[in-house]
Amino acid sequence: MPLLEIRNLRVEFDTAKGPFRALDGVDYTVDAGEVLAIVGESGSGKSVAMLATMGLLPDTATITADVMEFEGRDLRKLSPKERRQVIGKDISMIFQEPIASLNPCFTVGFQLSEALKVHTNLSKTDRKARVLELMRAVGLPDPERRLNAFPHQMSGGQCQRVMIAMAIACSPKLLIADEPTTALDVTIQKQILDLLVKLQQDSGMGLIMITHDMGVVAETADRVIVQYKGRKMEEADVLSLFEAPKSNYTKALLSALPENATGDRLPTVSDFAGAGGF
Ligand SMILES: Nc1ncnc2c1ncn2[C@@H]1O[C@H](COP(=O)(O)OP(=O)(O)OP(=O)(O)O)[C@@H](O)[C@H]1O
Repeated sequence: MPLLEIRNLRVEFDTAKGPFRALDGVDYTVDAGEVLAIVGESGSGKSVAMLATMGLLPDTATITADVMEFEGRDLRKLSPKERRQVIGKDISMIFQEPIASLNPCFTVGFQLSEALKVHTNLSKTDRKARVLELMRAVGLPDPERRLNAFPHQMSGGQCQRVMIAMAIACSPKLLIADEPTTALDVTIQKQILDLLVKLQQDSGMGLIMITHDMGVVAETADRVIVQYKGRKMEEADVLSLFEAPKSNYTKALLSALPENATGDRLPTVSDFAGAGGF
């Protein structure tokens, strides 16, 4: 049984201009211990798919699916109490903007401790010990001192490490990382990706990496879903995808990588599209 199984997911938003179909019948599965990358340009529906899975879309979204299961349990039939157990504990998510995701008014130590308070019965002393353990696990130097730091006193990369610590605080079975390195300096991006992959390998959790960057896919993924305008263009293991891409859209994404440039101008994805798109 896959850890997460979603079949024929459709999401439609009610907008002022009428209904807008953001996702059109896409399947997602991920196993424990597996890294699935969902890749595609902005607007392809990557975030919407995972927010629908987490139950985090606004009321204007109509979500339908044939299957929507986590460990064989229908995510749509969970009671509010069961939902709190699964979402935020068994499945957790990190987002693109680490600084915006943290509360500026509280120290990082307090925020990490609160995350533990919601989902565990640990005493205050044990929570502090676990917070320090988590800060070490995500490579934050001098954790004792940093407990009392506010988010604005830390760099973007350090804030993302705090967010990762918060996301793994309750040992999730599945971590969804939505463009976790996009807002960071290039030099820090690789460190954060390496950290996520190390944590995933050490814990055996499933990891879904949402990205628009084929470089991130190559660094992290076992299996890849390529999305375009709310539809799945291709699904393949990472080696097959890079060595023998099947869809024209995947070929376009790969050709737009700087290392694959052949002419004096870097091609763009639209250079490969037909008159009606892909
Ligand atoms: N609340 C909403 N109401 C209406 N349309 C929405 C809403 N949220 C997302 N959309 C639309 O759904 C489409 C898919 O958005 P989504 O955020 O999933 O794209 P993405 O592939 O994750 O890209 P990005 O990397 O830019 O977030 C976009 O066209 C977006 O404008």
